Amino acid sequence: ARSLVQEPPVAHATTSDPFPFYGEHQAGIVTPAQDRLHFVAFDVTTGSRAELVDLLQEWTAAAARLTQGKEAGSFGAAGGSPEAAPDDTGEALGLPASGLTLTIGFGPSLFDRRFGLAARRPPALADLPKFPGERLIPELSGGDLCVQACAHDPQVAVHAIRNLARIGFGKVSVRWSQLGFGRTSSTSRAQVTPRNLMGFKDGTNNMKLEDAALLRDQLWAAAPDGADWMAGGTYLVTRKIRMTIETWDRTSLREQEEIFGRDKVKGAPVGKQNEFDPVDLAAMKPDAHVRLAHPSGHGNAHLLRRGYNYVDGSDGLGRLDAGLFFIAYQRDPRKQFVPIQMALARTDPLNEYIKHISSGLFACPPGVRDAGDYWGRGLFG
Ligand SMILES: C=CC1=C(C)c2cc3[nH]c(cc4nc(cc5[nH]c(cc1n2)c(C)c5CCC(=O)O)C(CCC(=O)O)=C4C)c(C)c3C=C
Ligand SMILES: [Fe+2]
Repeated sequence: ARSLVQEPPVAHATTSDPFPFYGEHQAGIVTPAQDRLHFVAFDVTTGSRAELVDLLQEWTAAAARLTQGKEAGSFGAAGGSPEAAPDDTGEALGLPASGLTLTIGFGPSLFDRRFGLAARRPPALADLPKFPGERLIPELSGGDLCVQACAHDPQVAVHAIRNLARIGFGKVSVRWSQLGFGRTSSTSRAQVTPRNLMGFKDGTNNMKLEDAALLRDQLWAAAPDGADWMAGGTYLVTRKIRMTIETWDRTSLREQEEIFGRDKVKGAPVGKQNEFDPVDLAAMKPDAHVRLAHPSGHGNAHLLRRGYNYVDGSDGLGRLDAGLFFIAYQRDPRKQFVPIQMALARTDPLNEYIKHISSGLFACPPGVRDAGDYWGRGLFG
């Protein structure tokens, strides 16, 4: 049996290896971004705090198994009583762990009056402001809880979310969920930078797992931040950003490159030769995306971006319903996502081609230490 003790994450050479579930931090954050996503937001439907805690314990046990390539429950798809519903749905039988990670987050609405958690709401989990131009769809936004499932195989990611939803029957209901194919970020220097649906390399100047000092400073929450139960955790912002791809596809290459401030093929910054050459902001247009988002304009604020391309078919008008499911982890969205997005929302010429249609904000607690621990113990315990 493989050890469940957390080792430093490394970029995996094979697609079948499991990532450790137990550790100081949750997996699925600095873990080298896998290629597939199923992200789900739940509303809690039980009013009982005890039932919610039971569910978090059951979910944790299932997640520890699923991420190691096992079935969700100990009987499995066919090992229990034929008179009972199986404790695994079966569609991942025979598939390896496929690098599955499951990462939980708690939304601001969980800290309302229902569960007695109002006083424990972290200051950094402050509601996001309205941003100019956004068109958020309420039913596709928010949520009391979220789970991000990432894997190399979409069947494995979907299987995990489906089984967590099955286990949660009667206590939670799915509010919205999103499939993503194709990562749009690297979270390790060992990974090749992927491309987003606009055809550009995305994730070049991302925070990476090798940046230990930066991660301590900008990713992981600490007790003095105002919520001791969040020490070792982090805050997640999701934005579903639809692209008007057909309009983009009729835009000249020069304009496309000026909008981002990088070259399309190599990803090199304006005026430079290679992808990882340092950016010369002064050489870019004042409103280039990279220039507007750069840490130097926001008190050295970084994000750990971990988004995915999505295509939800087409929209009935002949247009692809496609874009970027943006995911960013950070120590404090008030100092990181919010000022960066405010600058982008105000002046980024990319706005002609994109629309933010969904938003999520979640506090992701620290990692589960061992089999006696569970997701959110510090909050409820
Ligand atoms: C609020 C944060 C950001 C949103 C929303 C966002 C949307 C968005 N970005 C791209 C494509 C690229 N972004 C790139 C860089 C980049 N973007 C952000 C932040 C947001 N982007 C940051 C902080 C950075 C890094 C800036 C820097 O320090 O250089 C790039 C360049 C390559 C890279 O470094 O990743 C691309 C390409 C799209 C298509 C998009 C919305 C659909
Ligand atoms: Fe960006």
